Amino acid sequence: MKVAERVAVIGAGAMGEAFIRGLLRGGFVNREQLVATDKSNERRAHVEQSYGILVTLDNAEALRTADTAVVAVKPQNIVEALRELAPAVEPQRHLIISIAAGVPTSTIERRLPPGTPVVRAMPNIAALVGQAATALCKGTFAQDAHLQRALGIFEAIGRAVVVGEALMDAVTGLSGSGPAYAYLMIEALADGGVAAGLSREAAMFLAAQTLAGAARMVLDTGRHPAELRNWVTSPAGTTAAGLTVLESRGVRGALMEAVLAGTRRSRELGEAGLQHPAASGSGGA
Ligand SMILES: NC(=O)C1=CN([C@@H]2O[C@H](COP(=O)(O)OP(=O)(O)OC[C@H]3O[C@@H](n4cnc5c(N)ncnc54)[C@H](O)[C@@H]3O)[C@@H](O)[C@H]2O)C=CC1
Ligand SMILES: O=C(O)[C@@H]1CCC=N1
Repeated sequence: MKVAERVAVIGAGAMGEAFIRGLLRGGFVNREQLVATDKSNERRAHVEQSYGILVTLDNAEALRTADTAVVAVKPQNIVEALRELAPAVEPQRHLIISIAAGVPTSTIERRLPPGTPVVRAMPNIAALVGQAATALCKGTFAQDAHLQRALGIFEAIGRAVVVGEALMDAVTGLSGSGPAYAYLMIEALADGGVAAGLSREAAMFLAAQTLAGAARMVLDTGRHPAELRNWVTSPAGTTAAGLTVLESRGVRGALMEAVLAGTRRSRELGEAGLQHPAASGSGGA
């Protein structure tokens, strides 16, 4: 879907930059349709030089030139960012999308003019290469048209699903943080390959392409991963030997615990004082 509007990316850190690159990369927006802000001089200079888009320190000024804002600051900075955006928000015109882990739509709505449409989303860093997995939900005042506008943006940087807001912390623990778990696995598999005699370069390529190919098969065939695993596992073969080690070391349980720990942490980030208007003074949690 084409994004035929102007998008303000508020906070051009790791995720804000992934957004900018992902949107430009697919040709879904041109440079003139993007504006970015950041508090850091270095980040502003980097984004301006790398992508040739308009960059400013002034969040309200950026929003006045845009229809949609993607707020990509840390949860600890969202109160400050919303305070800066609020004077420029026109509820009939603007859609405010937050990608902050844990922060509920109600917390965001309380800091913006009454009736402001808000969408909460959890993408992941693979936005950088147009392969993000995103889940999103709408706030109290967002209509279906706003959700469609947000979906257009997230489908430009990967694939997206709509979920109930109560599940957003679970999404954060799974697919928000998930790329980091995959990178750890790729690194460890490559280390194993090097230990077995492969060059570092060959091992890294083989490990990454193996995870990408395995994931592609799950997505394309719709088969259960256990069934696909059986296709790989020959009787008395190499895979059975490897799987025996992974199961005996509890890798399955460790991954499940990792997702649950991320889910709990997301909840904590949302609960750490952000809900209370009194916390709006200096960046909240
Ligand atoms: N890094 C990731 O893979 C993902 C991050 N997120 C969420 O995205 C948000 C950003 O995370 P990262 O990019 O990792 O953090 P980051 O620290 O790399 O980027 C945040 C940027 O916001 C800027 N900033 C702080 N206050 C600001 C303000 N008032 N106005 C404008 N800019 C301001 C900072 O200077 C920084 O460059 C977080 O809320 C996080 O939960 C969501 C999905 C994935
Ligand atoms: O680590 C974090 O808190 C953020 C949210 C999801 C991925 N990175």
